[in-house]
Amino acid sequence: MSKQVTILGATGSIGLSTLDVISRHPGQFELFAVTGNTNVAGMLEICQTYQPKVAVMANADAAKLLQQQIEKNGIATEVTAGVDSLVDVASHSSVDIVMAAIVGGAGLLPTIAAANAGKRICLANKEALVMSGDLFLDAVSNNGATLLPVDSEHNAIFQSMPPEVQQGATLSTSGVRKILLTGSGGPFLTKPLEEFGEITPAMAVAHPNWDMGAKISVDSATMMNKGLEFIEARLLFNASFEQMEVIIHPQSIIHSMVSYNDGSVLAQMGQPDMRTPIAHTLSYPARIESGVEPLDFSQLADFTFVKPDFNRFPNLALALEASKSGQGATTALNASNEVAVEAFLQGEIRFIDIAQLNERVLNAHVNSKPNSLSDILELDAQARQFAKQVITQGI
Ligand SMILES: NC(=O)C1=CN([C@@H]2O[C@H](COP(=O)(O)OP(=O)(O)OC[C@H]3O[C@@H](n4cnc5c(N)ncnc54)[C@H](OP(=O)(O)O)[C@@H]3O)[C@@H](O)[C@H]2O)C=CC1
Ligand SMILES: CC(=O)[C@@H](O)[C@H](O)COP(=O)(O)O
Ligand SMILES: [Mn+2]
Repeated sequence: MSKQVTILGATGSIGLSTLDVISRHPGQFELFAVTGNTNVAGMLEICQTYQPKVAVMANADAAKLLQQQIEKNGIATEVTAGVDSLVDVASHSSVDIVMAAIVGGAGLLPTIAAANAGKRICLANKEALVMSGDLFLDAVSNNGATLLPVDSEHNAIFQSMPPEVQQGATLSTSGVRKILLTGSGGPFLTKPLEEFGEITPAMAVAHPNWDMGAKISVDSATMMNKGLEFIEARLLFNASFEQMEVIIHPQSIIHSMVSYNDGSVLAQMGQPDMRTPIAHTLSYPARIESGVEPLDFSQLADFTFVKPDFNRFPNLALALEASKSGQGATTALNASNEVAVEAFLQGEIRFIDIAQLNERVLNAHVNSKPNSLSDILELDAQARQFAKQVITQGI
């Protein structure tokens, strides 16, 4: 019987790659719902091509426009709007799999709803996990949901872990010494530091290896992406700070590794194409065709590794500090970073201001101790407000 899939964030980079994979397996997956925010043209094209049962726009005005186009084109898809609708399609009784691919904290409520409803969650939206941590993981385990990491590094780590860790065993009793979290270093790995003040949004979103949305591309350029991923990996694999190491691998061929007590290091490799981890999580434990060609090792020119430079990438240092401090720090840092990246993309602050702003917000909230979803949402809102205030007053 085919699995019913909801794609949260279908109009984005991960959403479109998911549609590509699903369309290769018509008998295996059926599209229940797709969601977007403001991109009406993108959503109309998805509805025309894939005929989902429901299309949700987070933005009500966009939903009205989509409804008009859906009627005009005689498409059978039902159009709804708002956060409650996002939650509905993530937790609907017909749905088996939820691809969580909304960018940022906006994805938290529908993803938690999917966990509470016991769904298989293919998690791309790292911000949701970073901002809610154990609360999210408890929702998964208390409701029989399955959480599979789509983020390429975490998917690679998952694939390189012994099976008992995937069932909840600890790293140390399973012979794991360390998780080696790889990162490309982004577009500014070797750029002279004195030129960082001149970095434009167009330069920052031009990732050397991956084709991604604007927010995660900027995060890769500041290496906040690796910081968020450090926090994400600690949560997903119950890893201590000391069991984690970040290593720069500019070619993005290895997607991360697990180092074992006996000296073995297991790595997952592949083309930098998200259809591989997406296909893995959709069909796990079975392997399905994803459209991605295997690596041709005879064509790989370079295969290099270097330690990260925290002076060049202060956001990475901040994220590691937040990871040590706890949930209040990671929630606040994530909120600040979302505001900072948006402000940078809008030309309101400079690239180098992102880390400065994040440091101010982190320091102001580092001792917060959120204990519930409402605490998390309140802290997230406070940190965003504070970050916006700092921008207005001058960083
Ligand atoms: N792209 C990649 O290769 C990878 C991405 N990820 C993670 O996956 C997530 C998605 O990334 P990516 O696909 O690149 O991002 P995109 O910017 O390409 O897509 C984001 C999606 O979220 C929707 N969205 C944005 N804001 C809201 C909102 N307020 N409410 C509801 N929906 C909203 C967008 O809708 P609309 O189009 O209408 O704006 C779009 O569908 C991120 O968390 C990212 O960190 C993780 C690993 C790799
Ligand atoms: C594809 C993916 O998972 C991204 O998170 C990617 O890792 C970004 O590249 P960086 O390693 O440069 O952050
Ligand atoms: Mn990643």
